[in-house]
Amino acid sequence: MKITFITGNAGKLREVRQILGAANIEVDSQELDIPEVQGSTREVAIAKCKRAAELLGGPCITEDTALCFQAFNGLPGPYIKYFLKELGHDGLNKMLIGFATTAAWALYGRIVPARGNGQFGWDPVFEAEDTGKTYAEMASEEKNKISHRGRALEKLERYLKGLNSS
Ligand SMILES: O=c1nc[nH]c2c1ncn2[C@H]1C[C@H](O)[C@@H](COP(=O)(O)OP(=O)(O)OP(=O)(O)O)O1
Ligand SMILES: [Mg+2]
Repeated sequence: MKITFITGNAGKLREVRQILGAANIEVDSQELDIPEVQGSTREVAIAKCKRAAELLGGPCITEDTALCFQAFNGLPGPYIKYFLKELGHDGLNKMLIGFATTAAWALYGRIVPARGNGQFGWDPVFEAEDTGKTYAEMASEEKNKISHRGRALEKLERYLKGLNSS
């Protein structure tokens, strides 16, 4: 089975290939510039995928990653890319300092001072719940097993295999 992943992000592509490759799904990729609308994480993700399929003229997958701070009622969410770009790891940390108590534990992890060698986005500042490690301190297999991307692609995999067998 082969699918097309529309993304301009090399880190995402690498992980998606690793995860789906293990399930025998080959990932083709194309870099298309998709304008990202404003809205909830869900709205942004749906609009992005629709537009990508229109531009491509066929089925594809896209991924929109949100990083939500509990202290900010879910923001920056889908706008994390621009926050990270303008503020960097230190800036994200400083932004949260005034909210230290409420920001301490979110659902899947917490924001900590940067640790680890990873070069991918906010991996160094995201400490995954119950592991004591940031994503950047983990081997990719370890991250993929518990990450947002790993969990989402497991669902996609099940969906695609279901389509194929009926
Ligand atoms: O596992 C991850 N670990 C660390 N950082 C991550 C991860 N996944 C996405 N990220 C970063 C990339 C971008 O700064 C933002 C999401 O923005 P997002 O629009 O989804 O990604 P993008 O524009 O880089 O690629 P795309 O062409 O697929 O839209 O969070
Ligand atoms: Mg993007």
